[in-house]
Amino acid sequence: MTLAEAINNQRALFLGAGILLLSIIFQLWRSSSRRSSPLPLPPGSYGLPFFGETLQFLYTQRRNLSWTFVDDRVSVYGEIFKTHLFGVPTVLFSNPAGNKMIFTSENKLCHVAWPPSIVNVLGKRALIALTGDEAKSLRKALMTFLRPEALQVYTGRVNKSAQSFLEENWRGRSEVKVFPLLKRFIFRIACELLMSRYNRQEQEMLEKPFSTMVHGQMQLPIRLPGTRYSKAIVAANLLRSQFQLWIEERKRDLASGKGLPDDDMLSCLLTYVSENGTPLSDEDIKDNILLMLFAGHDTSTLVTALALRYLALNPDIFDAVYRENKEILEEKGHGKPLSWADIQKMKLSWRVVQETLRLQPPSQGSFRKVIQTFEYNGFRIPNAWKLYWSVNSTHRNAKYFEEPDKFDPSRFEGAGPAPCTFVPFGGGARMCPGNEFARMVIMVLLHHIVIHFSWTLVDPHEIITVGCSLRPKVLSEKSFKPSSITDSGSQMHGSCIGLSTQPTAMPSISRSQTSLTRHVLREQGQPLTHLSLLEGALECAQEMNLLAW
Ligand code: HEM
Repeated sequence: MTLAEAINNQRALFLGAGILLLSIIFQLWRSSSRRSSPLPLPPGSYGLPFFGETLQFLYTQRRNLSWTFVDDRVSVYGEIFKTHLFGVPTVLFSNPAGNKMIFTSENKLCHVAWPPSIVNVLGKRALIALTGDEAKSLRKALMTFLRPEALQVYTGRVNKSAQSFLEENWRGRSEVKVFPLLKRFIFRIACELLMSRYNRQEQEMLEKPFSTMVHGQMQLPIRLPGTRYSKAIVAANLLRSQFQLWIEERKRDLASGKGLPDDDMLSCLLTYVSENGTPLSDEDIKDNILLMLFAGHDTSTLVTALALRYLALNPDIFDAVYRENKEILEEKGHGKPLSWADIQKMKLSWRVVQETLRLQPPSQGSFRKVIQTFEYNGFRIPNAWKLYWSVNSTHRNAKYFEEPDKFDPSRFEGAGPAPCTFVPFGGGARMCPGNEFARMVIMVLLHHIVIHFSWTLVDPHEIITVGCSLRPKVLSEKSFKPSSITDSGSQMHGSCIGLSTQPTAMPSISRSQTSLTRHVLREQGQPLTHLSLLEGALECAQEMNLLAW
């Protein structure tokens, strides 16, 4: 071999080795980059530009068919899917594991995220506006009033008010409109238990601004004179000014030993001191009284009204509930007020309410904001996206509830539904803190109504629509009549929740229940084709813009 050939061979060798080395490096880089490449996003569609899938979301919510939005997509993409709602990419979880993940991830992977329009009206110190330690600490303060041991004391007061309310507004009437009446009663109870305002004039004085506030916070957040949103802000400030006067009055009373710390929520909050020795500010107290009034009002009213409706549609269950309540009454002796312990004995009555909450949950679900990118079930969930857990997607799923459209309180016997399938109050750190309060008020009312009256529906075709917040949208109200007389001897004409006379809504009660009604019913099911698509879309578009997330 000549020298030149040897050099050439060496060059070829170096070249070959270099190529080999480069290809090894390239392979290593490829496999490492494959390993570190991000996981896929969940499947799903972002829908239309700008609107996303918000119109479809609101459209099904308004028609009280929110689970169909979820079911349609689950059948295509699976139980976790992405969508685009209120201007933000959103991952929707529709199974118990997804619910559990959201409930247990507060402040770790995500935190609660309410529409700014609602937060602005209720105030920056309201619990729903706070996250992390601030939320934890405030929740602790609110629980001094809402915890079951404290509520026991208030049962007697609710009992007394319920009796006088029914006496004044129901007895002897041939027909009553239940939903507005219950609304008034629950507002009255809130004024009494939150701030000890027993005076009817004072309660009525608060009602108007309260209603302006509730309606306006669901509107376009434009602060121009005359807009509903502006009126809501003004109304909320008016209420705050009134609360401020009562706060000062109460501070004086407490200082002079006139009041007790657990007299009502106002006193509980005024005497609360956190672990590090800080009391709540007046702003904390005012914003959270507003929040309590708002969060507990339509929700409890709706559930009570609908439970009465289901009882009218299911006479056998009504009879059993009546017997249960009568036994409790006989056991304790007539004339004695209902106590917290009696409420614990109302097992079937509570199952009726639970089944009502399953079929018609006042809250349809809620949003969270992702605070750090994370992986879930092989998918990447990016930072700043929203998460949504939907109450109805498990409540109406045959996998977890056999014959899901059937009203059947016996599902709640024994161990009841599987964990994270029945979630009307949410779960985890942001679970509704008012659930026991709501239970107490609803059960006391139900007891007195069942014991003294029986009823049938005037219009069994009533339609319930739901806004996209806690507050159900009731389009109009009709009443329902009694068909029989109970042992009280008085014939009660009850009425139910507001009914929609608009042909744009779907019936809310499933066909399977019609056979159980006491009346011969017309065929239910005004078809969805009655709905003008344009009208529906405009309504929803309006609502979407108004909420302005
Ligand atoms: C049947 C009646 C009620 C139902 C179905 C209900 C349901 C709910 C739901 C689903 C949430 C949201 C949970 C989440 O974001 O994950 C919530 C939050 C809340 N509820 Fe209720 N609620 C009811 C009654 C009440 C009552 C009577 C009060 C107060 C007296 C109340 C006070 C609150 C508050 C303060 C929050 C915010 C909690 C937070 O952000 O940490 N609720 N409720």
